Amino acid sequence: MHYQAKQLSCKRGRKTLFSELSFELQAGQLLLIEGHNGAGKTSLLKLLTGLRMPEAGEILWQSRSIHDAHNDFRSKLSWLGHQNPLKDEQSALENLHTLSSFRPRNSISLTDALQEVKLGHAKHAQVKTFSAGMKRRLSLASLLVANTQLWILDEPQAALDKDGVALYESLAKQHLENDGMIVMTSHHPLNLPADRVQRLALGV
Ligand SMILES: Nc1ncnc2c1ncn2[C@@H]1O[C@H](COP(=O)(O)OP(=O)(O)OP(=O)(O)O)[C@@H](O)[C@H]1O
Repeated sequence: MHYQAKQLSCKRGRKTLFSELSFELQAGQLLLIEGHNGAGKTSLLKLLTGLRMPEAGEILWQSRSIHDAHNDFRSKLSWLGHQNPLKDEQSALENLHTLSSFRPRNSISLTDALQEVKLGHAKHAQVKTFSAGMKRRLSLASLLVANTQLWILDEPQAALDKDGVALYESLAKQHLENDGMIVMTSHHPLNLPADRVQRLALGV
């Protein structure tokens, strides 16, 4: 597996956020994007998911442009933005069922995925009764049920308590050990084996 960005440029309004940005990621590796508020981390992730087009440069999945290989690329991708992709009026289980219907499934059951993120006790509760950290845990459960190689995650640790952060790190470690790839942003320390992590600093 191979995921690559070549010479990317991104503008928002009249401001150039970054230019000539390149990286290459192999199976089992994580790209950690760091930078101050407003540096362009979320904007970069949106380019990398294909949600926005770069001003210049290209993004390749298995040596093909993600825009040419759109269907193949989308089926390999789990994208988690700043906002949790959840419906307040639905239960945890119903939300997970909806989220899992968009992507190839892993063999883990929805109930077991909720247990993994320590939400087994709340599986029938409506999401509107959840704390911010519980919503983030539920979003993380959607990564477990999807059989996707590439996770692109905008601040996955946001709102998580200490145990939640450790839980996220263990999910990420497992995914990398299974030859998955992760691109993520963070304002927090990340406790993962250094040989699996590439760092990319924006706005320096
Ligand atoms: N729709 C928009 N139109 C114009 N400028 C925008 C728009 N969205 C974001 N920007 C600007 O682009 C810049 C980068 O925003 P972005 O959300 O990518 O930063 P970030 O590094 O993810 O920040 P944070 O750490 O606060 O999440 C900011 O200066 C922001 O004001």
